[in-house]
Amino acid sequence: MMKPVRVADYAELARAALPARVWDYLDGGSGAEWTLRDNRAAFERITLRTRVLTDVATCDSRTTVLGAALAAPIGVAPMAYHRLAHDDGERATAAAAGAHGMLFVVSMFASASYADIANAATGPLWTQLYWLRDRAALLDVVRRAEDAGISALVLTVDAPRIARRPRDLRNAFTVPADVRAVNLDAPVMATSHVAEDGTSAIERHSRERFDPSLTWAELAWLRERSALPLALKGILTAEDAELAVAHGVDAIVVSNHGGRQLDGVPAAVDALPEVADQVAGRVPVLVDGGVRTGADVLKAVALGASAVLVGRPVLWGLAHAGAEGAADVLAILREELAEAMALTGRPTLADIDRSVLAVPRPRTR
Ligand SMILES: Cc1cc2nc3c(=O)[nH]c(=O)nc-3n(C[C@H](O)[C@H](O)[C@H](O)COP(=O)(O)O)c2cc1C
Ligand SMILES: CC(C)CC(=O)C(=O)O
Repeated sequence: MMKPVRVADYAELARAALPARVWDYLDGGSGAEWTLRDNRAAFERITLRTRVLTDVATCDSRTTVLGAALAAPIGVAPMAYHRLAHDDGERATAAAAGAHGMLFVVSMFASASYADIANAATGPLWTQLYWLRDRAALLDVVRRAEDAGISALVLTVDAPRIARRPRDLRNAFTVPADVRAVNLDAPVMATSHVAEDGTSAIERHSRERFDPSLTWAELAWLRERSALPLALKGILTAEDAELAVAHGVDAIVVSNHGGRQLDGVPAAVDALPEVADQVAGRVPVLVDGGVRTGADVLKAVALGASAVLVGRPVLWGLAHAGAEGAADVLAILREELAEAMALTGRPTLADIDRSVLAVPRPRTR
């Protein structure tokens, strides 16, 4: 292939670079992958209204989210095991995000230590958490993150268990022995590496270790033990957004886990207005799922997002060319966002409101 010029070009490069079962784990979703497809289709249904002659000589995409100063409202979504994509793993991702003034949300299942990631980083780092049955192990991860200077916690709430993902079931997917979630103790992680026909080790492991009995009231337990800002990731309804704000959460990430949890929930960008309208600016609202172009970022901002997170494309870039590939993916998004701002006549993020959105085309599928 010629030099990649679109984020989507990196998908094919990554597929060619990775073993099929690893590609399937990164690329795949749950069930019939309807939600996975709709994350993209929903962005493609939204058309834009351009304004002209507004002086777009300088377009400014800078913003601040939970104290993190960003060159663009873009971050890397938390994803497990970046070393599945490239040996340099999360250290490469941190360097790439930092090079573009973007946020990196480190997964609880990162395959590099918080300290090593922080050493490679030049930009803001947050970390994602799952609520473990073993509270001591959960707290241990929080302390390691705090010690490394991580500046916010993102608790994922759409995964009381990891959903059935047909590709991983067919492949009996296990995490390779040399790729480890090093911020979690080995005994906590053991079963992620154990093969068993017709099962996914990740799904099995999550059933053993994640606590599905978590409720709103228990968030206080974490708040009492860490002073870091707390975001909830995986909110899709106004009701839960209101509960989140009522429980003092500092930010919300509208997400369907990249179509990897309940198949049949709406596209993330379709759920965004409901959440953003309910929150009404009380806390920042982020969104992830299907962001592949700068225009997608602009659409999300118009619908009320303070920032977007980008998942799979960063791993595509890593798989193809390590830190350089990941950085190029982010560079393309940043350049395309600047272009979309100029060509819609919106030179600042504050200018990007719903007036930039045309009435969505009727569905043709
Ligand atoms: C390979 C992979 C691993 C992921 N691991 C995590 C994780 O550890 N924690 C989490 O909260 N979300 C995880 N996610 C979900 C992402 O944070 C994000 O919601 C999703 O990938 C965004 O959609 P996109 O890939 O279409 O950009 C993972 C997603 C992928 C593709
Ligand atoms: C290790 C897994 C729990 C990571 C995850 O959230 C995912 O694969 O979607």
